[in-house]
Amino acid sequence: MPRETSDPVPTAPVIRSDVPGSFAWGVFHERHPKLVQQVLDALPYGPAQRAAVQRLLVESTTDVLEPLGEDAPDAAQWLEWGEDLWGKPWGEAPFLWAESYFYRRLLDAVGYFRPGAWHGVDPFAPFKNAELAGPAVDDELAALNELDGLPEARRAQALLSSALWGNRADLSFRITAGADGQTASDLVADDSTTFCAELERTRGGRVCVVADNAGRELLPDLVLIDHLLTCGLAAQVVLYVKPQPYYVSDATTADVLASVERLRTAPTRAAGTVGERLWQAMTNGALVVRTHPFFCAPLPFHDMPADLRTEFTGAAMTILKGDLNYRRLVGDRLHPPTTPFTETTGHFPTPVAALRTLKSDVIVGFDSETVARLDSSETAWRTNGHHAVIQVAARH
Ligand SMILES: O=P(O)(O)OC[C@@]1(O)O[C@H](CO)[C@@H](O)[C@@H]1O
Repeated sequence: MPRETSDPVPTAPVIRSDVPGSFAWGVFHERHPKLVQQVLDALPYGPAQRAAVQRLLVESTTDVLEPLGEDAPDAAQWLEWGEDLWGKPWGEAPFLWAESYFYRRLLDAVGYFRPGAWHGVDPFAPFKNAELAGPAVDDELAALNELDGLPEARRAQALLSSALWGNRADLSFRITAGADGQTASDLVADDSTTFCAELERTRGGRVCVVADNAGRELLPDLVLIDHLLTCGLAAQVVLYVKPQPYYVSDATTADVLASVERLRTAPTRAAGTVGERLWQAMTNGALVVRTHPFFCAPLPFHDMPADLRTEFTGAAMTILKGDLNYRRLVGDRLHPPTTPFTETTGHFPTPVAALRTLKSDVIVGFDSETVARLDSSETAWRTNGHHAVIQVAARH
């Protein structure tokens, strides 16, 4: 893939999943088998689908990469994406590439793209629906009443924080998250002041939000979007979602509609008002929901196609939610943690803000004292979801 910009060629090693005991290895050998079983327990897939899913599990942990069948609508695109990888063991592909392909093959195995009864049925819908309908969401929506009357800046901080920590509510992450139940919330890099200053400086511009997970992450994202529109920080918000189910929880248009409806029909006034405003914003174009095939591509955002780059260009800021988007933004590499965030994001066509709980090995933008403190904690701080960052690369 030709390099789009003249930024320095990254030298940090690309993360792969062939190191036994590594986080990436554990995702394939521990997380995916549990995830697959939950998917098969949650929907009455038939024998052929179940057999295909089990074959995928075996192939992805012991065998080589096989391309999609020619009948797949995106077969040619994946052939191109994998031109140097087909026939190699899954572990020798970049972790980002391999896991993205795992989710594409899971959709293939359950018939998501094939004409027939299961066409378009989201295999993760039972998990998403249960989370959205759950009592935790009732409590979170009710809490919105407490924000009424807060000064704009204080309200913005509260909504930014809820959007940030909403990223912990990630169903694939929770499959192997520790049973310790502790919900430590350690913000280890905090550019929130810069975030708010940048939005103020560009007040009235277009803000892009690259969504991550549905449910308890998308709801606070939508409330934050309503805030940006209502107080005029953004004249328009473009919310990018996935074109198909992905990484268990990732939000699709259907999930946006379900979340807006969950807000609109909430029994509490503040949530209902936000839901109604979001509905109106979608109908009058202040809030635009979009997608693009590249949001399910196995590549870093550095390699985004020109048409998507053009879409982003001119936005005042792009807010990228979650761990996977972070990995794609900075590059899924073992960067030295003190690598400046701005050094890894210069390729992006707009100023960026990353709101991410740490759930994988990629880290940039930390000071050495923070790294030393976290390392001395002798915990899996890079992947346990207890720590988060708000990192901003401002002017372009
Ligand atoms: O993007 P999200 O939802 O915040 O996290 C995605 C994730 O759960 O999947 C990958 C491993 O399976 C990791 O990047 C991360 O843990």
